[in-house]
Amino acid sequence: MDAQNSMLTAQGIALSFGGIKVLQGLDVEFRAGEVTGLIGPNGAGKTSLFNCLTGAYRPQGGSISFDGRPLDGLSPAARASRGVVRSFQTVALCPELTVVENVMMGLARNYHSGWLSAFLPLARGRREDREMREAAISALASLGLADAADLLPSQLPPGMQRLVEIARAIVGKPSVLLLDEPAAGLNNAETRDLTQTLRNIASPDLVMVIVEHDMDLVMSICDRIYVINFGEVVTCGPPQAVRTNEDVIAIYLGSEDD
Ligand SMILES: Nc1ncnc2c1ncn2[C@@H]1O[C@H](COP(=O)(O)OP(=O)(O)OP(=O)(O)O)[C@@H](O)[C@H]1O
Repeated sequence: MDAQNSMLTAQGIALSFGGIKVLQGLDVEFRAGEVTGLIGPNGAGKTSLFNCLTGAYRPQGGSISFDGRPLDGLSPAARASRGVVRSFQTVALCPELTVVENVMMGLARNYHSGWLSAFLPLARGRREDREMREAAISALASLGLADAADLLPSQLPPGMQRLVEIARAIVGKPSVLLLDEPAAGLNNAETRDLTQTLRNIASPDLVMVIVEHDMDLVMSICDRIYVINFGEVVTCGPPQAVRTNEDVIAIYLGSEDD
């Protein structure tokens, strides 16, 4: 597939709960080879948009497509099969499983019998277990975490737990990676490491979208940034243009600087 054509688009997305309009005819375009930021005040609708993109929420209006093929109506699992994966705002690792086993769960869509069979004493399960483990270790190694493979998540500091989640998201080589506040709860040093890690993950074949409140991270890593407020796009552009946009300063960055 031509990477230049890889694009996740959402057009006219309208989402409401009861009478509350959360997304109001929102248009976005996320391109492969770019890191796109999605910023805006609390409650602007950023996570809701991610939920629409992954199929967790069904918007009442609009259409979402990847590479020109509509995703509307597909379940979250079917969208994951098309390579659309996400991470969550709060660390969501399985506490009973080791780090490598958590990462293996990210491979469910790549194997016929799923990650669970890898833990069953069947011949195919054993073969898949070996392959999945190798892939998971390789993903962990790419993030400098190979030594943590057999630990439990609780034995790692928050920054490394975040990286384990990212390893789980990238192990299946996604086409679209949606990261929801990856720096939440991290200290400055951990955020710096994360920023570098995300730079390393970016590739010409990958659509990467980051929802994040840490402006240093967003400004330093993103090629383009969408600013949304009250479920509408306020502006979209390169970091410098967004940083100096008067509307953005008024609604968001201005309040950050206060
Ligand atoms: N399942 C739901 N039921 C009812 N209201 C919801 C639901 N999901 C989101 N909302 C509402 O939609 C609005 C947008 O929420 P959302 O989490 O998308 O904002 P956000 O921009 O991600 O905010 P934050 O930066 O604080 O995470 C909020 O008013 C929220 O209460």
